[in-house]
This record gives sequence, structure tokens and C-alpha cells, in this order.
Amino acid sequence: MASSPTETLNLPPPINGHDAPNQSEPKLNADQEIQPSIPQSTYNVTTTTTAEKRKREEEEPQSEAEPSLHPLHKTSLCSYFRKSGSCCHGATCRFAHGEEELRLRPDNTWDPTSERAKKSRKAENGEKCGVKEDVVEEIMMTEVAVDGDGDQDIALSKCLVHLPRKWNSDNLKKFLADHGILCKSGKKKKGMTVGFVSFEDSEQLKSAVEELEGISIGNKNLKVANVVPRSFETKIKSAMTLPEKDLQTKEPALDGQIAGGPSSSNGNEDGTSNDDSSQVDGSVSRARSARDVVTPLAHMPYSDQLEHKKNSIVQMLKKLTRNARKACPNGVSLPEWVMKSREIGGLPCKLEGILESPLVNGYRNKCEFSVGYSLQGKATVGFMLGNFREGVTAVEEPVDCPNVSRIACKYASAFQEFLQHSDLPIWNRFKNTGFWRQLTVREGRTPEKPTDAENLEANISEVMLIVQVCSVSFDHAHVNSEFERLAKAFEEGAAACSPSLPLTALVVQDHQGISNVAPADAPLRLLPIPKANSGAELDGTNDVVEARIHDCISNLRFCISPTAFFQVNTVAAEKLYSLAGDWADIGPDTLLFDVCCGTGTIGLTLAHRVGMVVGIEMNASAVSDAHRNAEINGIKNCRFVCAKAEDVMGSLLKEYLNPPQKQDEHASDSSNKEITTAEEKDSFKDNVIENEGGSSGVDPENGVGASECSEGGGKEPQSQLQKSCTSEDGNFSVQQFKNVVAIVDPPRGGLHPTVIKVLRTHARLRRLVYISCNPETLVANAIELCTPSPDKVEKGNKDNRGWRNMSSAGLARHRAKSMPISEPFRPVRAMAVDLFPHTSHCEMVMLLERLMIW
Ligand SMILES: C[S@@+](CC[C@H](N)C(=O)[O-])C[C@H]1O[C@@H](n2cnc3c(N)ncnc32)[C@H](O)[C@@H]1O
Repeated sequence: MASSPTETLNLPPPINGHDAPNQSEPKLNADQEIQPSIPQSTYNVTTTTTAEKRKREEEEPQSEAEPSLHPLHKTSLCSYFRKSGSCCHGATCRFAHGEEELRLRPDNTWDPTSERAKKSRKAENGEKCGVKEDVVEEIMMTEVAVDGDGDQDIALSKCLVHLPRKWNSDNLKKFLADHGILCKSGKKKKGMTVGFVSFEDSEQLKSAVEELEGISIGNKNLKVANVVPRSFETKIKSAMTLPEKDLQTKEPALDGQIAGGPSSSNGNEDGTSNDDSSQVDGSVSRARSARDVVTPLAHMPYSDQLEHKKNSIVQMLKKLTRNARKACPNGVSLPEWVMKSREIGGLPCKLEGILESPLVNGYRNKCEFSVGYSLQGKATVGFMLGNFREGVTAVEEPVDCPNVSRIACKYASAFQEFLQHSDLPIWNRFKNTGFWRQLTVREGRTPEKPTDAENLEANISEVMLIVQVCSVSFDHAHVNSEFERLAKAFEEGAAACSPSLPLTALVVQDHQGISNVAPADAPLRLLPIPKANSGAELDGTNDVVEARIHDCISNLRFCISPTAFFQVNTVAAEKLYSLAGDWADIGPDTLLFDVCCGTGTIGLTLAHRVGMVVGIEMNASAVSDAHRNAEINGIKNCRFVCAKAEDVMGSLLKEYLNPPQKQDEHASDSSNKEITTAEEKDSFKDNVIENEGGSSGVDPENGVGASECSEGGGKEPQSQLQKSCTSEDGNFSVQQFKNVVAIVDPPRGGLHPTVIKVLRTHARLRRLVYISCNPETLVANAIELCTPSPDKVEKGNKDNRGWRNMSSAGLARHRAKSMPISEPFRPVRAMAVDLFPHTSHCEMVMLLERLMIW
């Protein structure tokens, strides 16, 4: 028998002996919400809020228009009455005793836990989806979702969708008990919005579904779904008759446990693949295909896609104006660009349009394919149909995804074919066990061939395959023999195509982590590729990875190592970099900082137009590529620093902008040292612990620990490197550069707060070109860079407890308050560049400047 929620959840004692745990307030508009209300749903309302609301309710007089009956009177079911059939308030109870007493809410909805609400929801869903009323939702869990104790029947298991992320199994069990639901087991992993319940028998299951369906938790309606699609269920049942070995290796879905972690994103730079949680709700799963998930705009003509992206960038840009206005300190006049924004529809600067991609189909030079099970239970290499957090692990082949090249599809299908016969298991995201995890296909083009938009494939001359595995606990000899077979399978697959596919390098990445996003230092191993029919044995000595492919941008050749970033749409990236160069207004007198430079693409393509380039990048392989790229293209005026930008930006700017003879006392000098907010402290701590750039003992002020890659990728003392990495005569002095410009191209998360502070407070940096694949973080960073300083800075705001829940713009406003007094930048112009046709993603470039007064 379920206990009362008051006892089990430690809610405050019921007022007047009454508790209304199942009541959920009708969702009204913001103004209406402040009216005296019936308590909200039990499980999301903090005790204080509930108590306060009730107190307010008691105290506030009824309005004259409603002398006796509150508008919400009897619009929610009484949970006491529901549970025990009686309630001490009797007829005077404000909550409805049974469906008969229940009244329609002012917003024309029924209590969501009531039968009437359930009926109208079902009818609505049926209408919307064109499905019959009795169809139960299905979560696309093609891996096991229930406990693997051997006697589990998936037909007696259900998924609960829309549970609070912070809940664990205990919270779920308590919730079930509180609702009087009997079950065999309840499983829930923190971070996921789904939980799994298994039942002893169909009776138990039936009554639980009836009770649970439609209950609200917070502002979400709980959904009850099947654990896996029926097609998969059938497959599982038939697999039960397989020998035990087969059950373990071929059908991990049979015996998994809920032990998964964060969403296993495919990690593509445009975020296309599997991370679009917003679209996953309890009612959508079956309708999705890899094409819908990966290329959600593919149904639109390309011109409409561009318009769509431009419009969303307009909205994002307006946020910058609004937030800068809000953040402008009291007593300080609004910047001119904010005042003038009214004339251009609230934009902070002119949006000069959107540059289209020269290639619209098959443009991706890198695809990361997940390994998993399809809805039919087949080992599949492709894209996940949704988000792990939300219970979707089904993988579908990448057919019909217009951004994926034919070559990538061919390699995915060769790998898929291989997996049908491999006796090493597929990675199970719930149990965090298994072997095969992911396939990445990277393509490179030769510079000689002109880009032929119609026949992109003809230009692809190199392919690198990276297979991600988790080899822990597998027999070494067994693994080696599987790798040999794999190399052969890829080679034969490539040779079987007409014309045959290029295959330049085959690399294995060994990764144990929960998600497929491996750290840059995950071990790599180069596998020999056998020539057709010759066979090549693995000797276990191929530990040093020298695998690289090449691509070209602006007539330069770029070598790319397995984990180095390279824009996925090369021909559109060329447009992006040349736009950034034009806006940076560079010349022979320019010192260009290429912040987050990757393999050096931006700096190297602009090197012939500037005096010197200083590139900063934390991925050691990418920096080593950048060096090699400078060399193979005969470029001498570049220096590449391997470090996190936040660790070295201050000291580099100081080195170049504040020559020793006129050291100034700007606040900037302290900007690297001064860590004021909790979030900066957190991230700074992370940096010290894990400097992936290979530096040890980071000293942000002196740059000690940053390694500057010489040809061999080793570390040398800074003074020596300066000689080896600068011009032929090694003689660039600070005074030679009248113009100092930074082009920043950070990852999706934007720039580190320390970098923003350094850029903002170094007064000699007058122009900044910000390239971003995530307009939201660009806007947040621009708020900090462009908000006027107050007359007096708020010193390190102590109350940072809420920052984790703030929006990125809110956090930026908060940080702007403690920015050292400094001249703000102003947004001058912005432009979108579409690198990701058919997806909702887009690159954006913004020019920020300070008035040219020296
Ligand atoms: C969007 S990519 C841009 C790379 C390069 N500009 C290009 O277009 O090829 C971002 C790069 O920033 C690097 N990165 C990420 N965080 C960094 C940090 N804190 N400091 C320096 N580089 C960082 C990544 O390794 C990646 O190479």
C-alpha cells in the first residue's frame, strides 16, 4: 500500500490536515499564475514554495467578483479522496471528490490526472498523428533497458518518459510507491529523462499504466511507453533460443543494465547527428528517420533554408542589443550602437546576409557514424535516431542524408557488413560494455583538381578511417585477428566499388568513456591496410600514429591528423576565412592573432597578407599539423603556440602589445591572475588539471608550460622557439606592427572568460573578428566585450550560486559587471556563412571594433 506523499517526501505537514499531492495547476499565462492557486504538483514544488503559496492563498481575500467560489475551485482532483475514498474536509473541500465533481479550469483544460484529460489527450494525439487511440508510444531503446537478471520479459516492462533529470532509481521507486504502483523493479539513471519499470504480470502492468498515464511532474505530463519497438521485441524473443554465447555477443540488448551516461553525441561540428533533444518527446520517436534527425531542413528548398537560418540569426543578434541595454550600468549612457539599433529593427549592427555553401549535397568531409542496433534489431552503422538521455539508442543507416558523401556511406556499409560476422560485441550504452563503438570517415582532396561542384567525389583523393573501440578486457590476440579481418574488409569494400574508393589510413582509437566523444589523448593505433589478396599481419608494434590526410584551402595544402579539427565543408570554409580576412582589415603592418587556430587554416591562408601570425591551439596534433602546414606551403611568418588560450593569451598580448620600455599599468596586466567568479574558478581549475596542449605547470602570465611546436612537435624554451617559428631572419619586434587584430574561432562553448577579459582589457587590440558555429555563445561573449564599463567595478561578485542555472546571456551580463574598467568594443557588421546545408546550423562572423583613438 502506498504511503502518503507527505510522509514519504517530507513535505510540510498538511495545512488544515489536507494535502493535495496530485493536483497540478492549470498552466495559465504569467500574469494569471500569480493569482491564489491550488497547490502545484507534489514532486516538483519545493516545500517552501508550497507552504508559501498556501499561506498566500489563506491570506488573500477573495476578489469581489468572486465572493464565494474561487475560479479554481474543484478544478483539481483531491488526492486524499482518490486514495482513501474519503477526506476530512468533506463537502467543503476545494478539491474535487471524484470525476463527477470535477470542474473545467478557466483555461478550458481538465486536471491532467483526470480521466477526462486523458481522453481528450488521446483523442488529440490520435488526430495529430493519425494513429489509433490504443497505440502505445514506443521508446527506441534498441539496447537493453531493463535489468539483466535473466528472467526479464520486455513485454512486462515500460518506459516512463518526462521524468526529472535529477532523479535516480530511488526517487523513481518512491514516486511509484507514493502512487500505489506495484512493480518488480524501477530503474532510473540521473541525467536521463526516462526511467524503466518492470512488472510481475500483465495485471500489475495494466493498472500501473492506467494510474501513471497523464500524471504531471512539474510542467511535464508523464508518458508511458514501450521499451523497444515491437519489431525489435520479436527479434529479442527469437534470440532467446540462441546459444548463450550468441546471446552475449550478438544481442546485448538481452541482458543490459541501466548504466548509461550522458548522450552519446556523434560529435559532428555542426551538431547534426544526435544531439537535438528538443525534438524528442514521448510522441515522436517512431516518426523519425536518420534523415529527419541529421538533416532536419532537407525537406526545404535550399533558398528557404538560407532564409530560415538568417531569420534565426536576426533573432539571436537582437538578443545582443537587448542584453547590452540591460547590462549598461546605471548612470552610464547607452552606447551609440544600442541607441541606433532602433533604426535597424533592433539589430546591434547590420546583418549583411548569408553566404551560401558552394556545395549543398555530400559536402561533409568528415562523418562520425555510431554503431548500434536498428529498430529491427540489426547491428547497424549510422546515425542515432535521437538522444540517449531520452531513451533513444536506435541507429539507422545514413541513407538519404543529403550532407553525407557517397564514399562515407560506402565505408559505413562495409563496416556494417563486417559487424554482422564479428564475434566481438557492439558497444552497449546502458551497460558501458562492448567493443565496437564508432566509425569516422575523413576525406581529403588534392589541390590540382579544380573543385567541381557537380562531381565532388572525383576530387576526393584520400580517406582516413578511424574506428573507435573499447578494448578493455578483450583478449589481445583475438582483438588483433579481428583488426586484421577488419582491415581486409575495408580494403575489399573499397576495391569492390567502381571506381575504387581511396583508402589512405586506417586508425583504431581506444576509448573507455561513457560517450563516444574521446579525449584528444585517447590511444591511437595505425593498422596496416593489406593490398588486395596479399594479407598483412598485425605485429602489435603500430603504436605510433603517423596517419594524416590532406585537403586544400585557398591553394594551400593542409595536412590533417586523426583528431585535429578541420571544417567539415572545405569549400564553404574557404569563403568563411576569406570573409574574416577582409573584415579584419589586415595588411603588412598587421600582427594577426589566430585564436583557436586548429591546423592553422585561418592564419596560414591570411599569412601572405599580414606581417605575422600568432596561432594558439590546445590540441597538440593540430599544432603539429599547423607547423607542418606552414612548412609544406613555404610560410615563414607564423608562430604556433600549443596551449589553452586562457593560459597564454594574456602573456602573448603583453609580449607583443606592451613592449618592455612602455609597460603600462592597464588593468589588463592583472586580467590573467584575477579570477573572480565561481564559474571561472571551476574552469580554471579544470585547465590546470588537464592541459591537453601538452603543457605542464601552467603559468598564464609567463606562458611557461605552453609548448610551441617545432618541426618534431617537441617543446622548446620560449625564447628559442620564437626564433625558430618566426620569419626567416627571426626578427619581428613589437614595434613593427601598427595594427593588431585577433580572429577568434572557438568551439561551440565560446571563449573562456579569461580570454574575453584579456581581449577586452588590452587597449591596443582595436579589432576583433569573431567566427562562431554557435551564434548563441557568440552573442554571450559579445555582451561581455561590448557592454560599457561602470564608473566603479563591482569587485568579484560573491553571490555566484545561481550561475549554473543562468542563461548564457544572463551569465554574460553578470560577468560584465566585474569586467575591469575598459573601453568596450562595438559590433560593426555581421554575416552568416552556411557551412551546414540541410541542418539548422550555421557559422556566423561578427566584426567588433573600438574607436580608432591611440
Ligand atoms: C572551431 S575549431 C576552429 C579551428 C580552426 N580555426 C579552423 O577553422 O580550422 C576550434 C578549435 O579550438 C580548439 N580549442 C578548443 N578549446 C581551446 C582552448 N581553450 N584554447 C585553445 N584552443 C582551443 C579546438 O581544439 C579546435 O581546434
